[in-house]
Amino acid sequence: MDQVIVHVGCMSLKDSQELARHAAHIGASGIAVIAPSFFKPSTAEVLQTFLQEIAAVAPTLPFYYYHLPAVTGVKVPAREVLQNIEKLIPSFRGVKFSGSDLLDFGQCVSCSPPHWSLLYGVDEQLLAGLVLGAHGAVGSTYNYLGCHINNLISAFNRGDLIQARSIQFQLQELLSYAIKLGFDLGVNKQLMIEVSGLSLGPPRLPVRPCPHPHAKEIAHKHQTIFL
Ligand SMILES: CC(=O)N[C@@H]([C@@H](O)[C@H](O)[C@H](O)CO)[C@@H](O)CC(=O)C(=O)O
Repeated sequence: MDQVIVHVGCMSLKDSQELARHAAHIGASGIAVIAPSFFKPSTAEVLQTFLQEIAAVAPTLPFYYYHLPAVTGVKVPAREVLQNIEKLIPSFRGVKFSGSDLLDFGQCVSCSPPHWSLLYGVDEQLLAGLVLGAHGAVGSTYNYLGCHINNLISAFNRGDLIQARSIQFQLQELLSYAIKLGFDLGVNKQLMIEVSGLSLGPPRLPVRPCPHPHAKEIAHKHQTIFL
């Protein structure tokens, strides 16, 4: 792996700082930080300050804000977090945007300087993210669909929207089938195991392990769609 970005976001600022220092110490390529979800930041300003205090202990590492509103419950639009952020965090280099609000995403792209990376994280709508200017993608299904998604991105880059759309529709078909069976982290991990053939063990609590028949059904669906 050429580049490893270590996620260091925690509920506690001090824990995040400790992990950020450790990431710098072990030579990580960058750090990413999610908003804390127990005591939630209520404004963009306080979230910026939280991120700033973490970035400050590892100032040489490129810093990415990880925007995942459906999981954190933090409602602050990402575009507000980006306002003047480089004055507070000189190492700021981009966002992993895992929200489905394309207005917010578009505004993040349009306010970004060229040296930032806007990475889109809703796998089932990646093509929409690319159209709006995403520079790349980070998503859970890419653990086992990476080569197809690379093909989608290549097709998009050469202007072949028909091919890009066809791959996006394949991913949507797999995910909507999985969602009907109860797609969650446990199912996703099991799918990764089935597709890769690697023994990755069960998920950690409180994530439930996937019911075995569901994993088999989804893996079969994956084969019929992609192989
Ligand atoms: C809410 C959520 O889990 N989003 C995923 C997506 O990859 C998501 O699993 C995928 O789009 C299917 O809905 C990622 O953006 C985030 C993620 O995988 C993670 O941080 O673990």
